[in-house]
Amino acid sequence: MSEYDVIVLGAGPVGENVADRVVQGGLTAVLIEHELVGGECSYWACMPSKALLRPAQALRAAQHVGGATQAVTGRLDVEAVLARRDTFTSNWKDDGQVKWVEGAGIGLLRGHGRLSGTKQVTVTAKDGTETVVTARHAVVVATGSDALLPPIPGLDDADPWTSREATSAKTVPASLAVVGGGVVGVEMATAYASFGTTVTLVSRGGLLAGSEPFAGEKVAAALREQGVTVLLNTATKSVTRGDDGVVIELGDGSSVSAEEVLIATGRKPRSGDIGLETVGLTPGEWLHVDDTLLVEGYDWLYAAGDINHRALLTHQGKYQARAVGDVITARATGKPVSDAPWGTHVATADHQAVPQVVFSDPEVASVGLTAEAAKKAGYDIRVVDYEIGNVAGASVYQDGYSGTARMVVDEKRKVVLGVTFVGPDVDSMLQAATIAVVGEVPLDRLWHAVPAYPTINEIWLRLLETYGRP
Ligand SMILES: Cc1cc2nc3c(=O)[nH]c(=O)nc-3n(C[C@H](O)[C@H](O)[C@H](O)COP(=O)(O)OP(=O)(O)OC[C@H]3O[C@@H](n4cnc5c(N)ncnc54)[C@H](O)[C@@H]3O)c2cc1C
Ligand SMILES: NC(=O)c1ccc[n+]([C@@H]2O[C@H](COP(=O)([O-])OP(=O)(O)OC[C@H]3O[C@@H](n4cnc5c(N)ncnc54)[C@H](O)[C@@H]3O)[C@@H](O)[C@H]2O)c1
Repeated sequence: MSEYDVIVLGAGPVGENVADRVVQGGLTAVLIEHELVGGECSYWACMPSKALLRPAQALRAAQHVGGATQAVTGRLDVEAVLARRDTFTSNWKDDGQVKWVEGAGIGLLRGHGRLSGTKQVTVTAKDGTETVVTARHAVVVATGSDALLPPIPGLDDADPWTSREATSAKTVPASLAVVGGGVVGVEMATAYASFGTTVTLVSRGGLLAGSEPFAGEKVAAALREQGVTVLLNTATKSVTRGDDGVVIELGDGSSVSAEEVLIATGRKPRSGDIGLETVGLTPGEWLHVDDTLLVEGYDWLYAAGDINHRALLTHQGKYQARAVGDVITARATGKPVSDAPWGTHVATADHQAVPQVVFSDPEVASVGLTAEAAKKAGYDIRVVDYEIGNVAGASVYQDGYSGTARMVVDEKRKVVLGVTFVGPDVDSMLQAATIAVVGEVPLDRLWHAVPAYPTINEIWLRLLETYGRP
């Protein structure tokens, strides 16, 4: 049996950062990983998906600037795109990340980890060998999430793609049906359409639910322009695989045929087989935590990243990792704990200041509350919209730039509660919005944050002018 100060179950981006943080704080830590060190994000999610999307985005950008348009006459080289993607996943090998773990002074145990009692984890290696590790101070569950396959008749036998197959495909199908109108569905429809695949996107509602409504509407219109058949408010009744691919029966009685079907209908917690029952928790559920990421009812068990279902995003999970790593260190060494909102040891931003970029074309970059969410939360709000294309910087940036910005203002405090930008390359403007939301910067002070001319950031000035000087 071996003992560490902290055991971290799962070496995804979140687990890695927790372990790094506690080791930097002077504690010992071991990471337990049964697949690839680096997790979903590195090999089947963020990195490969963005690598699949970026070349078409670069091509489209050049195609929309007169002068460059004339120079760019070729099509996307799909083989080269896939080859570049493979470099980002290190061909699904984790040697580089293992080297980093070792260099950071973190222990690594390969195998499937299961809680086997208070502050104890049993790791089963591939050859069946069991190792029991105990923690002096804390166990952090950072096991992430898996693709959720809904109970659609025939689906289990139809060999569907999940985000894993979509991000790691070695060849591109001639046709692809995508079920699900969330972030994965939209991004993968965008990527595969750019590869020349005939894509049909089936969504039971609109696209990008939870975002400002104009985001989903603009992305749906753009996908259609890119040749995607977008079927909204459409149920998926059954999926059947035959010799020629899959047939998807839709709610209106029609059907879609495709070589492959990607199911992008959300995530489920990776907690079904991690020994939760040995400590009094229910297997297969998300782990509920307080703002220091401590699992409710425990003083030694923490959960960070996707598994706590607060915000299923790498950057937000890594933010939690910094808070949880530091709070474990503080509690272990008897240092003061700073757990008031926005303190050192809490993940306050998870509640109302989560930034996200959907890498569709146009991009959707958002932070904070949408108008609907703000109203639901009881705020007295004013919504300010502005067409980004009317900003000088945008018109220079791209011919016929089209995009929309929305700022949601808390009328009582005169601060920004949320911002959404939809348009080409709006991701680079998101951090300013995040700072405005997290900093609760009063609008009259924002007037002094002068955007450089002529950049698209001048949208801030237009939003403030439209609101009027408070
Ligand atoms: C297609 C796709 C694209 C995405 N794109 C983005 C993006 O652009 N930006 C963004 O911020 N987020 C993105 N996300 C979300 C992001 O991937 C997740 O939020 C992130 O990976 C969560 O990190 P994590 O460390 O919590 O979990 P994971 O990355 O899932 O890591 C968990 C690790 O734990 C290991 N593990 C699990 N159980 C055990 C066990 N019992 N024993 C040992 N090891 C175990 C797993 O093997 C894995 O390595 C995307 C998701 C998908 C599906
Ligand atoms: N760029 C990014 O930041 C990025 C990219 C990809 C994924 N992610 C993260 O990964 C997570 C998973 O993404 P996702 O797109 O799988 O989930 P999601 O929750 O964003 O979207 C799921 C979609 O599936 C639909 N759906 C659910 N059940 C269904 C059913 N039975 N039949 C038909 N449709 C159904 C929902 O209505 C929704 O449109 C997200 O929470 C997101 O934060 C982030």
